[in-house]
Amino acid sequence: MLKVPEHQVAGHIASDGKLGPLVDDQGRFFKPLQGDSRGEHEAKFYESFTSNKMVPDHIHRYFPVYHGTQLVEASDGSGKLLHLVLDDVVSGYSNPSVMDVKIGSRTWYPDVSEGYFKKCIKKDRETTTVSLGFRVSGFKIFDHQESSFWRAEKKLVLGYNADGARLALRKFVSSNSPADSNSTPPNCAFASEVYGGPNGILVQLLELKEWFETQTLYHFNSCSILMTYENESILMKGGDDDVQAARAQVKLVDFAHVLDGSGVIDHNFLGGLCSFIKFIKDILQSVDKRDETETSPLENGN
Ligand SMILES: O=P(O)(O)O[C@@H]1[C@@H](OP(=O)(O)O)[C@H](OP(=O)(O)O)[C@H](O)[C@H](OP(=O)(O)O)[C@H]1OP(=O)(O)O
Ligand SMILES: Nc1ncnc2c1ncn2[C@@H]1O[C@H](COP(=O)(O)OP(=O)(O)O)[C@@H](O)[C@H]1O
Repeated sequence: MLKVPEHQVAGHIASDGKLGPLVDDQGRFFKPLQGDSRGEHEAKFYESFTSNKMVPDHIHRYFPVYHGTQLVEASDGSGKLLHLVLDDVVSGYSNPSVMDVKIGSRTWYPDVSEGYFKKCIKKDRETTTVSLGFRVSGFKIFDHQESSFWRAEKKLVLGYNADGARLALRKFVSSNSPADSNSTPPNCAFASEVYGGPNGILVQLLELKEWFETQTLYHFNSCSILMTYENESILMKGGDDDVQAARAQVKLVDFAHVLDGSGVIDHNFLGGLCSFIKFIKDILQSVDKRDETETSPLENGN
């Protein structure tokens, strides 16, 4: 039985009879092929990428596993429709906190229609895409105090400036109630476990960056980084040694606009990724500094 994904944070959502992705209970994510060429384009990308031996294995694991396409009942009630069948990258988590960040300082690319170009450039200018080289597209946090999910409002998210994006990235890894962040600043309690550590988000982003510094196979226009972690397991185990408790995960999603790299570096994605990494590093540094100041001389052994 297919159902609407509980943890989707951006993109087309299958609600109110609209077309959107579905999930099964076996850990599969079904993304409908959109009516124009986008769907087919994304399927072609997955076919090419999955069998591309020039892409190293350690990079393949940043992409959802592709299981081909399948005809299933569409969420909008229009009947059977071809869907991409992918691994549901959040299915292994009980209460995942998830954020979608669209990378690049532009989402349009050469040879798109005038209409599409205008639509993209408007959104790119109104969001932090142009100014920062990335924009937060959506996120949800598991609020362990309330035992429920808190979801950022799409309109507010798309209105973030640089400070808004920074605040969202801090909030994403905080243990104080997300709904209160206007009065209480995010405490970044999970930053070291989620963003930092040997298996954290930063290490994964740096590994991706290393590949993007040389890869000329694909240009990842309008593609997103999907970050996931589990805050409950950090809280249950506690302590700084539990670097793996967070199960921090980086995946790339949305390949409807990927182009052949034609031997040229994907500087749009690479530049955006570097900018995003700087934001994550800054948060980690600010947390380290705070921890140093908060450690009393007695605890320091002085
Ligand atoms: O439908 P909208 O206006 O929400 O725009 C979608 C975007 O949502 P946004 O408002 O930027 O969060 C959406 O962005 P996210 O996936 O939410 O980051 C996509 O860009 C989508 O286009 P495509 O399916 O990738 O070709 C966009 O869909 P299209 O409008 O291009 O169909
Ligand atoms: N393989 C996947 N597993 C789990 N969730 C996914 C997967 N792919 C996408 N999603 C969720 O769906 C959202 C939209 O995906 P995306 O591919 O960008 O769709 P669209 O083309 O509608 O923008 C993402 O932000 C994420 O929450």
